[in-house]
Amino acid sequence: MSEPAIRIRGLSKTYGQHRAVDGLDLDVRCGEVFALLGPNGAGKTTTVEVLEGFRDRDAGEVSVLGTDPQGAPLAWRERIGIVLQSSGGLDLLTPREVLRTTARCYRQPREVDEVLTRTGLQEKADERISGLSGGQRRRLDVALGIVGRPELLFLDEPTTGFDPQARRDFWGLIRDLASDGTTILLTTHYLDEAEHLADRVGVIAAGRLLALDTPAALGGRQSQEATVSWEEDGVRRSLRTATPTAELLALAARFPGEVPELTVTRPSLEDTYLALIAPHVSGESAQVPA
Ligand SMILES: Nc1ncnc2c1ncn2[C@@H]1O[C@H](COP(=O)(O)OP(=O)(O)OP(=O)(O)O)[C@@H](O)[C@H]1O
Repeated sequence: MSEPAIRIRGLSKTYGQHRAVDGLDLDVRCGEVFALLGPNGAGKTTTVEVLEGFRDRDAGEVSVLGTDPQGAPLAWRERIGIVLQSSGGLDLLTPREVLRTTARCYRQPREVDEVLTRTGLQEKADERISGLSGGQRRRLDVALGIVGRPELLFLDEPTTGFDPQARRDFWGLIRDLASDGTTILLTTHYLDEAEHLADRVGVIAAGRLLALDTPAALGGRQSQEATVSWEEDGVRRSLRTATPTAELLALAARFPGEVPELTVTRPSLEDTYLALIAPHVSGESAQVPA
């Protein structure tokens, strides 16, 4: 198997007495879309900032595209793209101007017009950034992250503030980038986003990895009981079962035609995620022992 794009072993980071990341081990494979999930304060941004080389770690080994990000050379920085939680400034310039200027910093940038089109900013390309809506500014953040043609793209809560259509468009862009071979590490609080985009998800809380799997299999979702629901005599009925097909056959035999309001559901990614983090949401990150 090839070297992972990101390799983390025993990563720890403490702010004062506050342990934000607590012995994290994680690999992100080359070419995969990986979603890092976790409640507020779980340590996602701290982890991503260490990987981006913006934050020094206290302990552990980290390799990003084969290089330790702590003190990595400029040539390494050119191979990664970063979309932070929020960026600002540059209000008097236009998206085209900032993209052109940023593109000049890279050896093999994408065409600025291609990036404007892919991020849905063509119509705003020559307007001042101060006149863009919140969602359009976020698209510009994404555009700036991909203009350098990165091998590895970090996206920190990329679709916050997007309307539903813009989110769908963005998901299409991420899938395109992934099929071009870009490795993508994304943090998000939207479970549907992780389900749509991620090959694998990692759930962290209090700086520790709680679960790691495909969205479909996380927390044993595939093998959990299904809920079969229907309406009978004007009353909503439901039962949980490990054999939903047998229940459907029994219902089909009881009703002459369609079974009224029939649904079969399994725990959603959100149900599974909430169950995983439940023991961790009331407490904050671990305190460093005295
Ligand atoms: N610069 C800092 N100084 C002190 N404490 C910090 C600093 N940055 C983060 N923390 C603390 O470290 C913990 C982890 O923060 P982090 O931003 O990594 O979490 P997160 O998972 O990204 O949260 P969110 O989902 O809210 O963005 C939090 O308790 C936070 O308050």
